[in-house]
Amino acid sequence: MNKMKIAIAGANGRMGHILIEAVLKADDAILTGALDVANASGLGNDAGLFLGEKTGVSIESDMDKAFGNAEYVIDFTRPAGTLEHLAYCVEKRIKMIIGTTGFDDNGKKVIEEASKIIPIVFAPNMSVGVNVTMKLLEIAARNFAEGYDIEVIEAHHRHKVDAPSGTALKMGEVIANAIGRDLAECAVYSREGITGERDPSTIGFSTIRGGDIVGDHTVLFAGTGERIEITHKSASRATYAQGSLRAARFLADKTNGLFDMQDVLHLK
Ligand SMILES: NC(=O)C1=CN([C@@H]2O[C@H](COP(=O)(O)OP(=O)(O)OC[C@H]3O[C@@H](n4cnc5c(N)ncnc54)[C@H](OP(=O)(O)O)[C@@H]3O)[C@@H](O)[C@H]2O)C=CC1
Ligand SMILES: O=C(O)C1=N[C@H](C(=O)O)C[C@H](O)C1
Repeated sequence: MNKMKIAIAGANGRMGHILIEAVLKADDAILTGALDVANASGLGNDAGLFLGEKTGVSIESDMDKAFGNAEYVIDFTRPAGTLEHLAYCVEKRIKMIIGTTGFDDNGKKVIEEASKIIPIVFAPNMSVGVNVTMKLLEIAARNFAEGYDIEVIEAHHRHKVDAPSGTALKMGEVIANAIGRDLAECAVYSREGITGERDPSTIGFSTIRGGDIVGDHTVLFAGTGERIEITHKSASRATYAQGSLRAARFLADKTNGLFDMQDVLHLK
């Protein structure tokens, strides 16, 4: 069997560690490289050191060294870093799985352009549970479009740097599309002071940051006399890593194109 040759960007990160562990455990994948930023601690160390394992792959800050032997780069870093890695992958025709969140519209456009040349899975949440939840939200939103106020509430660990989460924004987008609203026009990201009564056409977002919460998302449909809550809670980052490996397998026979986890999981 030809094993997938995978390099991990953001090797020292929370997702970097869990991805390295998942690649090392997978029967159909081999770790060929690990990248982190130039001033990162642990550069030159074995990528499996945190597991007490010797992999023979060291953590590098040079993309030629880290990505040179890879067919796939899995990237969970920061938008600026991902876009640098993307340019390299386009040049070398390496397939990408992008889990990084917090891109602006321009960053998303760059990814879309790149996908004309290389195949990319780009998704704010790689877990099966969240992606099935998106389908439940579509059904719920169609039935609660009138008479129900829609609020997206998310909670994450104290280290998260972007808000609302990429998943919460995606949930808002899925709901808005299902009921014919434009999220850019109807999203309310903060409330303070004398806000006036709630505009029923809006979709509200609330963000909680604290402790080691892996990732909780709730969509509340608040009606008169009843309310419906659809909640997903992550207890482990392993689900994101397993989803990323499924995404890599999905890309095996693709030469270009932009895909998300709904494509990978055949939920479209
Ligand atoms: N799609 C999904 O399923 C999921 C997405 N995410 C997203 O993945 C991203 C990473 O999350 P997490 O692992 O928790 O974050 P961490 O901060 O733990 O890890 C990020 C890693 O990327 C490195 N990094 C930071 N800036 C750059 C840069 N400019 N260029 C290259 N590398 C950089 C960091 O290096 P250093 O520490 O040295 O700065 C670190 O190794 C976030 O955007 C998060 O929202 C997270 C979980 C699931
Ligand atoms: O930063 C995180 O941790 C997570 N980020 C993703 C997001 O922004 O939606 C996915 C998950 O919720 C964990």
